Amino acid sequence: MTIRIVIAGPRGRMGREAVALVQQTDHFELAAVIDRRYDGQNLAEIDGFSGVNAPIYTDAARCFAEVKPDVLIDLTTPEAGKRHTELALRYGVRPVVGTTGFTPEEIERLTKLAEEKEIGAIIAPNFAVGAVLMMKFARMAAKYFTDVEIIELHHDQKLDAPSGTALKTAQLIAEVRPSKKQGHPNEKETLAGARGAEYDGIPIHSVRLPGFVAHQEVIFGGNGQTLTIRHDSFDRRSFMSGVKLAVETVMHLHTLVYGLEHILE
Ligand SMILES: NC(=O)C1=CN([C@@H]2O[C@H](COP(=O)(O)OP(=O)(O)OC[C@H]3O[C@@H](n4cnc5c(N)ncnc54)[C@H](O)[C@@H]3O)[C@@H](O)[C@H]2O)C=CC1
Ligand SMILES: O=C(O)C1=N[C@H](C(=O)O)C[C@H](O)C1
Repeated sequence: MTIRIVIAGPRGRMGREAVALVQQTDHFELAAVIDRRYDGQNLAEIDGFSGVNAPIYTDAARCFAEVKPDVLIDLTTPEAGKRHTELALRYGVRPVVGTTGFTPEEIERLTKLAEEKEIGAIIAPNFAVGAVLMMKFARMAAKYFTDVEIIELHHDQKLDAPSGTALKTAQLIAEVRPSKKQGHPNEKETLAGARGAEYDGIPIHSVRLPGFVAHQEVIFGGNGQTLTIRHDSFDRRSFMSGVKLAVETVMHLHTLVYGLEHILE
């Protein structure tokens, strides 16, 4: 069966890779794209997309109503991603969302909407298999090491901090370790922010520099030892096998799944 897909954000760093993935996959069809510009034109007319036939919409609701795709792949911005995901669910289109910057409350609200509509949805802060394993290993290690800090390193064009991956890693660790305040009880920041942000007592440090793509270290500390779990994405193609799996899987779901770890065998 051919899966008819709409991509939101096709001209972005991730969107371009997703367009290539859909073009290369026999059972995927690019039904349309949602962009901020070029309404009514065809993607084939845009620089760098020669031969890629897909109508461009700037209005997501009109796109879903007219094109009636099976799946939306959203790779945009936190604000647009939330709007597109909600609209997709309302129009019966299954969202596969790579866009990050959703709060736990927003994910909960979208989960309820998906259940109400009895439609599948996947929100995955990281589609790279190695990153999913890093998160799983971190959750395993947290049973044995209760002191942990997360350092995530990304390119300097990233809009959200901390990264969706860092937040998800902290949530997975918080599921298995008792909440605790780390460091010295009397520690004091002499420069605000020196100890990073905190999720359930877990410090998260965000580095933004040109040269990076997407990287994360989870550092555990214990008596006389540390354990570092690190993942590096050097190329955005690292995310595409996860996007493909998510598109195929979302067709069989009736609820929202948050995190690729729930669908990886
Ligand atoms: N889940 C994962 O594995 C990954 C997720 N990401 C996330 O994906 C998102 C996109 O990342 P990048 O491609 O690096 O960003 P980017 O800035 O290169 O691309 C975003 C694209 O979205 C478009 N856009 C913005 N508002 C729009 C709207 N209202 N309608 C349609 N298009 C709109 C922009 O024009 C731009 O082309 C970010 O939230 C990022 O954190 C990035 C890499 C991996
Ligand atoms: O913006 C990015 O680039 C990435 N965003 C995701 C995140 O916030 O975790 C995934 C990956 O780290 C790349």
